Amino acid sequence: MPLLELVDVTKIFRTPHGEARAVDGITLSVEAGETLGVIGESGSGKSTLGRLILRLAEPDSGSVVIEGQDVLALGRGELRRKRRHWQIVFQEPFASLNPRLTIRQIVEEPLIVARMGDRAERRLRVLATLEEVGLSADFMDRRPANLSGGQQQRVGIARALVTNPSLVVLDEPTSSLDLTIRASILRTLARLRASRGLTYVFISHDIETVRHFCSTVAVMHRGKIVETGPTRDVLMAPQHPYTQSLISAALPVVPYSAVVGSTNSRGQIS
Ligand SMILES: Nc1ncnc2c1ncn2[C@@H]1O[C@H](COP(=O)(O)OP(=O)(O)OP(=O)(O)O)[C@@H](O)[C@H]1O
Repeated sequence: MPLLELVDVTKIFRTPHGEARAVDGITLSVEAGETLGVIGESGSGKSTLGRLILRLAEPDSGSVVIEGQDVLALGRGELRRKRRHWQIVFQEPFASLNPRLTIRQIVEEPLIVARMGDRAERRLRVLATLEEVGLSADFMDRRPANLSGGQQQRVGIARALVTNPSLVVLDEPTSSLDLTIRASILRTLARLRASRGLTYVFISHDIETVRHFCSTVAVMHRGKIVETGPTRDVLMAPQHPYTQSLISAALPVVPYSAVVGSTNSRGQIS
């Protein structure tokens, strides 16, 4: 049984200027341990798809099943409890972190919502998760504005992982960061995937990142998946003209392997 299964999912935004079929009849499945890359140009519906998977947006039709659970059948309370298993990391770390809270409060919040552990247990868990993403205990009492972009995104990752989820949607988690920071965050995400056996849906417009990070890929164009399969096959021998044009438009800047393939320390930042 796949960990995630979408069948014929559609989301239409109705605006004064007309209808946008942001996600248009998407069917896909993701196996446990797989990293599915979702690529496509801006406006192709990637973020909407990510939100629909986690029911952060309601589809107009279709079904979403995660770990055998029909997500759209869940009531409010059930959904809140289930959320701990399915998390998201957003593109803009600073915008997604409450500036008034300390890092400790931000990372602890999902534990409180999921009613996990007492105060002491939650504190230990926050500490351990921060350490896992490469942040020392010194960060606990700081606020987002005092952190670099990369550190802020590590907090975003810790917040997503603290409840020990099985599925994580990564919505362009490194797009707002510069190249070396990007590589270091990707290394952390890859390490966590291996150590925790995570399943990722990785939304990106960067083909080179997807090539190295994702086992399978789905190419989105105008709300539809036009091509999907093992990353290597799709990117080496794209069948759909849209995929072909995406690949030829992607100019190699710095080879990903030149940045990522080097050192691999524990990534501790203090
Ligand atoms: N809340 C909304 N209201 C109206 N239209 C929306 C809304 N959210 C998204 N859309 C429209 O849906 C389409 C898909 O948007 P979406 O953000 O999912 O694409 P994307 O591929 O993630 O783009 P980007 O890479 O720029 O984030 C676009 O036409 C967008 O304008």
